[in-house]
Amino acid sequence: MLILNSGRTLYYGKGDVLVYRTYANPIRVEPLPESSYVGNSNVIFAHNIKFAVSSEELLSSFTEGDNAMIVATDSMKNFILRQTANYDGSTTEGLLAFISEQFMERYEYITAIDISAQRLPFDAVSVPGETGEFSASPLVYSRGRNELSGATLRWVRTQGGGVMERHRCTLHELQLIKVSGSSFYGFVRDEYTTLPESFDRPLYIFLDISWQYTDDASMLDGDLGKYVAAEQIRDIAQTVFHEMNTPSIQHLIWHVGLRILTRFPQIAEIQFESNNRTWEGVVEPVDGTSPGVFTEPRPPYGFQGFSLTRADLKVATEAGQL
Ligand SMILES: O=c1[nH]c(=O)c2[nH]c(=O)[nH]c2[nH]1
Repeated sequence: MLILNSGRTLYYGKGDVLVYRTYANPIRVEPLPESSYVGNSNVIFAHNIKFAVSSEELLSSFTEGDNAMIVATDSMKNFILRQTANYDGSTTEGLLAFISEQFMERYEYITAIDISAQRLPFDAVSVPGETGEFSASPLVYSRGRNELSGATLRWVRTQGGGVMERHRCTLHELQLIKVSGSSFYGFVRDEYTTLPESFDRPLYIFLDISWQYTDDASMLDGDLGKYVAAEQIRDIAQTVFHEMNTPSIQHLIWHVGLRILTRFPQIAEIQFESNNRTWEGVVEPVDGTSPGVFTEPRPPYGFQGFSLTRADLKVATEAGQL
């Protein structure tokens, strides 16, 4: 939300700006112990962008109906589409920064911009070559329907021009089920408790993860080799969930956060929001791998929010938790 110096909320902009850029610069990242992901060809570099601007100069458009300073949101959409063609980088955050910088340069009275995007995933389909071996088609892509990565940036004008005031990189709605190897017991038991203790539950979680870098350059310039791909964050979360016998979602996200901070010194802080969607047992399995039948849990659902910084990694390391 963009706010003027007077404390008044004032912004306008365009949402659902769908930009399908082809042949952006490829991105490469180093593989991790938890992830075989090494990058993206960026043959399809597609985003759904939301863009909002603010300025004291826009006040009269609200209070007096004076449109003299109004850049039509239709023109904003055109600006975003055209400028995306000029972007020569390889990251979502870099694209958003580029658009914001260009817009502030073009419209000098704009003092703040909020811009966010979700990347629209397209995965190369696997096709047989002449020898019959399968490999990724460089031409045909399938629209991905899983978790979404994205970013949100806030830009403000200073005397030297537009600067990025804050950023948030995001992985949205990672949905993971662990069929065995999770428990939940030892919680408060009082006159309100009906939930039985569980020593092995089919834990289904939805995870939103966001993170901030210690320096902007690692995020904006994929060529520096320090970009953190949302796919790597996803793979770390999946691996930690696989490895750990978790006593709660609270403790699981603590460990996912510590692992991310361990792998990426360029990350300053991480935030989690998790949902508990644990399947409801209909036919309970006799033991770990015997058949069971489950159904969707009834509403309401539980959730957890938690953030970690590099100071937490230091404390956990000194405490021998890693
Ligand atoms: O991992 C969990 N944390 C909770 O706080 C909680 N509460 C609940 O009913 N089930 C769970 N599971």
